[in-house]
Amino acid sequence: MEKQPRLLASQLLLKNSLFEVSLNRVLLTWKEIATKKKRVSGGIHHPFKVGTSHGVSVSEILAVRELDVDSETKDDGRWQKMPQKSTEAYPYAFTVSYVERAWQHRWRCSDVTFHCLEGALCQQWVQTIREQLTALTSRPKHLLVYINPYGGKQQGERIYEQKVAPLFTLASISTHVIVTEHANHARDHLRTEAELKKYDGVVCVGGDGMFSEMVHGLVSRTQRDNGVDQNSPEEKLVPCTLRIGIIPAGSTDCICYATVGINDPVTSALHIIVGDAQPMDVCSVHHNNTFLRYSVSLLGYGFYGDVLADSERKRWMGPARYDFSGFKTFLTHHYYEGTVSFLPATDILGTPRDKTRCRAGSRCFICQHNGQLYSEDAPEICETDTDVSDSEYKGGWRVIRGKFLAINAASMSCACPRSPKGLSPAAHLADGTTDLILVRKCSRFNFLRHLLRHTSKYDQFDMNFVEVHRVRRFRFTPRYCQSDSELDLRENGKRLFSQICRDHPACSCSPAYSSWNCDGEILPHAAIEVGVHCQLIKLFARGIEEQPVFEDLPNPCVV
Ligand SMILES: Nc1ncnc2c1ncn2[C@@H]1O[C@H](COP(=O)(O)OP(=O)(O)OP(=O)(O)O)[C@@H](O)[C@H]1O
Repeated sequence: MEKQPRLLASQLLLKNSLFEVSLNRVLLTWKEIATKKKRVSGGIHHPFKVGTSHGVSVSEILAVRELDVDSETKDDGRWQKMPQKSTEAYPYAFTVSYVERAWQHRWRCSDVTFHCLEGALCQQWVQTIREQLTALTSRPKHLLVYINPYGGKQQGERIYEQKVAPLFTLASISTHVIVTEHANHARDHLRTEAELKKYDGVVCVGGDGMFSEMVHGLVSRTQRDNGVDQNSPEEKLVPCTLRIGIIPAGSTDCICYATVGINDPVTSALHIIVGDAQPMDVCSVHHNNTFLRYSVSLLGYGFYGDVLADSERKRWMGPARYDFSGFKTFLTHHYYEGTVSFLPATDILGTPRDKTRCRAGSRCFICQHNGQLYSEDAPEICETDTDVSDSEYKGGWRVIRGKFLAINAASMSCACPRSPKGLSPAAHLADGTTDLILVRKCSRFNFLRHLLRHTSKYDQFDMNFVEVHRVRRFRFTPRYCQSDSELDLRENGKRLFSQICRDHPACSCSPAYSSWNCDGEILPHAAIEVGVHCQLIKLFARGIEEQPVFEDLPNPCVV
């Protein structure tokens, strides 16, 4: 790494020991040069620590402030008794707040206080560090915050006020806070009224449903402002410039897990403050040239659609409804006939079966490489032929007809506490593709084996009735056309008593249609067309920080 010129270096007192403190554009370091008593801080480890040398990256410094030593209190309101010796000999002090990594991807705000002999030196340190922080242009200064007071355990407002707002104040971020009054309040406000030019980002306090509102509001607004017609499935959408932050306060926080690695409000707030940026793909879902919804995680027809549709009717059961409906749907074992057509992503790095994981996504080599290809509009030609009788190629599109228990499209791994690997463990957040998983009709026992593999180390795709393809677009057409009246009935939430079983008139078999589960929302339309829009949005996140395994890549990924 290029050696950075020093901006400042002084001998300062820290907890009764003398330290050589040094600052350059990248790092603030402090190294003990004389101690009366050795102290080792336990528990949380420091970001960089070589012997008695400590360091913090300037990009992870949250704030710096002068300390009023005499008043024995810090300006963030927390009391701190100053050691007698320090205040006498070193009467001036400043505190640096920075990010410290804790357990399981958690981040915490830590403070270190240095004491100086002279007031001028103390001010010089504060001013120089502040100048470095001001130079970090990716940090937000003004945020628009939406709080869902009814998400999860209805703690959204408390979580924001107690855990997040003090950190934003510490980092001098100004906020405009809106507590939502009804469903889709945030989406509609973002789409129409919000004065977006005033802000550097938007933040939601809630679960995946709130995040989906932010995506719909922001993407729709961006297309409208740029004159793009969302109803055209072929239209290339304009990426959103504002980043979205998620403060997790819902019952499902899957997007937060996938992009930060943990659903912890303080960690998410710190990622926002340091100005992280994680690009993310968004799928657009259309029916008959009409835009239906955007999806960022899972689109599931058959099993996952049926589980959601059934669980919605059992909301009174609370979270237990998912287990109940899952078990019931498994027992009913319905399959659905139809045709899946898809455009394989042929020219990219990575496959759904490799060992590579999307880690620290904004710097993920696969996301970077494939994102670059997408922006260059690489041609999608697939010349190969196939001898499988129910599968064929048409103009680069592959067409598969069959009876399916489940058709799932995972745009990210969809890992969550219940399924730590996720539906597609090797899916990437920002590579411009989605993993299309087709589970054909099989015995209940085999389907159970497949489902159980999501929770074990075994490969859930290594079964002859399961196939997985990394695709850029796909369509599904059920075997029988859905009439407008059926759609109306489903859209209006009424039960379809007369299931249409045209090839089994006795009606003791599978219904003709399932619903699509679109990121936890039901789409009543069976026939849909889906396109992936590469890196359409950006989050205040950096992906999961872990050393990835790069067995299948030609070059190691720099993370
Ligand atoms: N003030 C409000 N009143 C009622 N519903 C709201 C309000 N604000 C937002 N919503 C809706 O509540 C739904 C659930 O919110 P959220 O995702 O924050 O919590 P959640 O507990 O994780 O929900 P779920 O588990 O149902 O996804 C969202 O779809 C959102 O549209």
